[in-house]
Amino acid sequence: MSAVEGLRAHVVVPREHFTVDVSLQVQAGETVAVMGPSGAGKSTLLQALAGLEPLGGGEISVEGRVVDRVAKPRVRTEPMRRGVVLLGQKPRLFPHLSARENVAFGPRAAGVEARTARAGADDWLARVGLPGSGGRMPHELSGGEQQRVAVARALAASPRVVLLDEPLVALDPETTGDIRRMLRDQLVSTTTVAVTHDAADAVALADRLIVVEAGRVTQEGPVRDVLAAPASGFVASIAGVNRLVGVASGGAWRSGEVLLTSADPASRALAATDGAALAAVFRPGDARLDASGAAADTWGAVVTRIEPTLVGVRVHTDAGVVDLSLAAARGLAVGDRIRLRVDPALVRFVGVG
Ligand SMILES: Nc1ncnc2c1ncn2[C@@H]1O[C@H](COP(=O)(O)OP(=O)(O)OP(=O)(O)O)[C@@H](O)[C@H]1O
Repeated sequence: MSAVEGLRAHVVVPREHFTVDVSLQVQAGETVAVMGPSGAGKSTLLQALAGLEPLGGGEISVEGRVVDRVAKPRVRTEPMRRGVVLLGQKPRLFPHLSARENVAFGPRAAGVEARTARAGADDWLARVGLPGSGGRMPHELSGGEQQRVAVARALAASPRVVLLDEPLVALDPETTGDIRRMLRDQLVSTTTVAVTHDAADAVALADRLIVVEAGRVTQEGPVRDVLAAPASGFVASIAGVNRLVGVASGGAWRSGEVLLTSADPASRALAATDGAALAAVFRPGDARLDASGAAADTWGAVVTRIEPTLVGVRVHTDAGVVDLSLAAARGLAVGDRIRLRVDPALVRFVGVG
């Protein structure tokens, strides 16, 4: 059975410092997470998909129907008629409409009869944890309640595609947990593109991850695969792993005098082309202080920062981050020159674009 296409887009939008130029395909019912540094163009991408930002180039199709195209014949379906809803950081309710009228707005615009739309809105408000609140005005609701209404409004419109631009970021942790669970339940079979800053969110919510940096896709794939093989410093930072860049040398990783090996056959194969740029990836918890004096799999580093963790300390150096027990880190200070070791069984090599 071939996968049904939910959303296909090539979005080109010029910005001050770069042009956002991103292609993505999302299968019907699939959730794709989008992550990237601040200002990378994630919000611009979602705004364009929702029809709130004109395309400078490219094309957007929803379930096979073109809703936006710059080339002739030009297509520009208005936002309300795309079958796409955007749920952003702010609820942006219509201030002069009650919660019920806000939620009923989409169905009404789609031609649903007023009484049916209002009854449907009350059902949705109950589903988002606000039963009996239909008559309340936005200014009578807390921020969390307003965001629940925004979720109800988005989903009541029976969207073909849901775009999430960190809708939970401004909420208190308790409300966040509630709405996250609710969204997850509601969106299980809905085509979804979710911008998030949280790799745990991406793992929990999404099938695939697309990384956008400076307006371009720099890496994409199944979420765990991307996080396990970070192609950039940004991805390494969200995955919480070390990514040291060196070159391939005799099946190992080299940077100056430092030689790291890997027990992983795929990594060794990747390191077979001498001189190719290569990153060594390992978790901070997998490196140790070394006193053996061995040359291979050890390296010298200068401590730049020490921070407490729940179980010990995290030591930042000019050549990687290492998690140590309090006992192992006793007496360590910023500026100290230390030697680190990592077990080849715990090191993966990753190609560098
Ligand atoms: N309306 C606009 N006109 C011109 N440039 C803009 C506009 N909005 C944003 N930008 C710029 O476009 C770039 C991408 O911004 P965008 O908000 O899409 O990034 P982002 O990845 O969503 O960032 P964040 O995670 O901080 O929200 C930034 O350099 C930003 O300054």
